[in-house]
Amino acid sequence: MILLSAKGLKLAFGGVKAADGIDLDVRNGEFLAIIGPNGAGKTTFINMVTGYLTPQAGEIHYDGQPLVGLAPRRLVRLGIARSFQLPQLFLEHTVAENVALAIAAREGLWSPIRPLMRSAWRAEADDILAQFDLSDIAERRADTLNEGARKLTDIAMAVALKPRLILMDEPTSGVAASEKISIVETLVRVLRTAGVTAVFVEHDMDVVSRFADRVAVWSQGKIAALGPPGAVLTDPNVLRDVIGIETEAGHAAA
Ligand SMILES: Nc1ncnc2c1ncn2[C@@H]1O[C@H](COP(=O)(O)OP(=O)(O)OP(=O)(O)O)[C@@H](O)[C@H]1O
Repeated sequence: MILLSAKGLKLAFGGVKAADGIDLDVRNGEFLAIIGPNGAGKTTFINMVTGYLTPQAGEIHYDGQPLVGLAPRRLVRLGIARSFQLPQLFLEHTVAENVALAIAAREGLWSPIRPLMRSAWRAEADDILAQFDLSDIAERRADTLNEGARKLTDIAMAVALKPRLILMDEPTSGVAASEKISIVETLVRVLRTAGVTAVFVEHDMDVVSRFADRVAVWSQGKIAALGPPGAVLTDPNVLRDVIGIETEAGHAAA
């Protein structure tokens, strides 16, 4: 079953074609990685799917329903959540409070003038933090966390929205190399257990080859290649143009 379907998406900023005819079907339950050079339009795609940008042409369907023109909050209600390249945490609040605030937002009850911690929210936040192995830092203020814990907390907040689809923009950027794999292992375990479909932008090819079911290669607002990591990441054109590795086959193809 196709959960998300994009067809003919176009969006230009002045003369820059950030999306130049994007067609992509995301299957229910899959982990799809998006790779590609800086400026290829990867974040623009995530912004269009999550309602932060409106395409100038094309259609997006989620679970069969058209979603272009719907506001981000509406899309969250439909089950689409995201995490950001720079985590959007409430820095002066603890990790548990951040997750509880996401739960309150999901319930439509969040209010800046009533920062009341309801016991049901707290219990649910504790449960989510346990899934992410973050119980030990539940009482830490968000501004004291290292980048890996910040990223996981941001994703825990997205999971608190109970999504069917999550879009993650560079979940490992800024995370120490030694921590990357364990962080992705954790988030993949949580998302797979919850049956969440995931689209994630990733620059680390080790992460992509270990955790993605399929890889889409972005290049100048288009999808240049799409398929399982074993095929895409050994394609000489992808190696040369996207990953920047010259191979004999790559030279021959040039
Ligand atoms: N709001 C905007 N206004 C003007 N130009 C934009 C805007 N958003 C993106 N662009 C441009 O569109 C192109 C695609 O940007 P986008 O951020 O989607 O690329 P990306 O593949 O996510 O890159 P990166 O890996 O650096 O995050 C870039 O040339 C960028 O400068």
